Parts: sequence; C-alpha cells; structure tokens
Amino acid sequence: MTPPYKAVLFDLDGTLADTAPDLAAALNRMRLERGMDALPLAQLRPMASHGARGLIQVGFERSPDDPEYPVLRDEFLRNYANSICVHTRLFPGVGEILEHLGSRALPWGIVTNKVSNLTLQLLANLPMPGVPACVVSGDTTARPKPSPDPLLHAATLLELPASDCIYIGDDLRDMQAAHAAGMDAAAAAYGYCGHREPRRWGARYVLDEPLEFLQLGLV
Ligand SMILES: O=C(O)COP(=O)(O)O
Repeated sequence: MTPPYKAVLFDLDGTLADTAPDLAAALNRMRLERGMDALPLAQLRPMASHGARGLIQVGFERSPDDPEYPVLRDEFLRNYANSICVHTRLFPGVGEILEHLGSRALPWGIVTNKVSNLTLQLLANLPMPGVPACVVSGDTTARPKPSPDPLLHAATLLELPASDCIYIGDDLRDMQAAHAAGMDAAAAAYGYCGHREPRRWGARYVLDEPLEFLQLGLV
C-alpha cells in the first residue's frame, strides 16, 4: 500500500483510452436512422464509462428494465463493434506512462467492465507501446466492478498481492472496487467524470492529466 507500486492496472474507457467519440458515433447513427438529431459529444461523453447502458439512457431515455432496452442494446453493440476504433486513441500522456513501465520491466494490465469480445477487438486495433500483462473484462469474473473480483483476478494473473498494485479509473465504482480489493486507487479526473466529483471518491491520488501519474513518482 505504499509506493513504488510493482504493477499498474488501468480502467479502459475514460482512463487508458478516449473511446467516447466512437461510442457516441455508434449511438448517433441509431438516432439518425430514427430521424432524431445527433447529440453533441459533450453530452454523451460523461456517460461513456457506463457503456451501452449509459449511452442508451441518455440517447433514448431507456433504462435496462425497459422492455425495448435489449433490442436497443444489441443494435448499439453491433454498431459499436463495426466501428470500434475509428476515432479512439490513448489519452495524451498514457503512451509515455506505458513506455516508462516497459523501460522498468513493470507489468501493467487492463481491468474494464467492457465485455471481453469488445475489449479484445478494441485492443487489437488500438496502437500502444507494449502489451498488457493481463486483460480482465466485465464478463471475465462472475461479478464486475464495483466488486473487487476483477481486480483480485488481475493481481492473481500478475502473481502479485493486490496491495502491490495501483488501479487508475475514472468512475466511483473503480475506486470502490480497488478499496474492496485492498488496492490503492488513483482517480482519472481527466476521464468521463462529467459533473461528478472525483476528489470526493476517497482515491489516494487524483490525476488531472495522465502524466501526473509519473510526476508523482509512484512507479
Ligand atoms: O463499457 C463499460 O461498461 C465501461 O468500461 P470501463 O470499465 O473500461 O470504464
């Protein structure tokens, strides 16, 4: 629980990669097909860490308990999978963090609530320096974040105690998952926090920019 950490785990959407433009484009294609206006990225961005559920909520005002939700969700996921890495990039500075970790032979991994077929498809298309030592998706363990299970699974794959790892994420559930796993957490305030207040999430560190992670000297 004290730096330097021996491994870094990243949330994917809104922390490692700026996926919101492709998520928003998938949703807006559906709206345009229905004769609705496209919504501005600024309105959709804060929902991007909540995946299909968040985007369908803001784009169609349907929650998962709505009878129409499963059809909208399936169409959204098909749309997104068809154009998953057109505009998506690593956030500025993330590449430098990964290079730094690589140069010190420190393992890093990804722990996301995105389903594994989309996670793997995105990672296959997203250029990044180095290869994650573990990838844990929303359907890898029985319970996704905020359960600690995905992070504990990642630590097991890295063959490290959870307390030797730090998790960086842009959502309250990321901090909750880390704390439940006995892992320190950094809140990515540069991600899809919208009006939410990452400084109130109890994270040990708050990053306004990715490179602050290196400036803090945590690895
Ligand atoms: O797609 C989701 O549900 C969110 O993914 P994340 O956990 O990488 O933010």
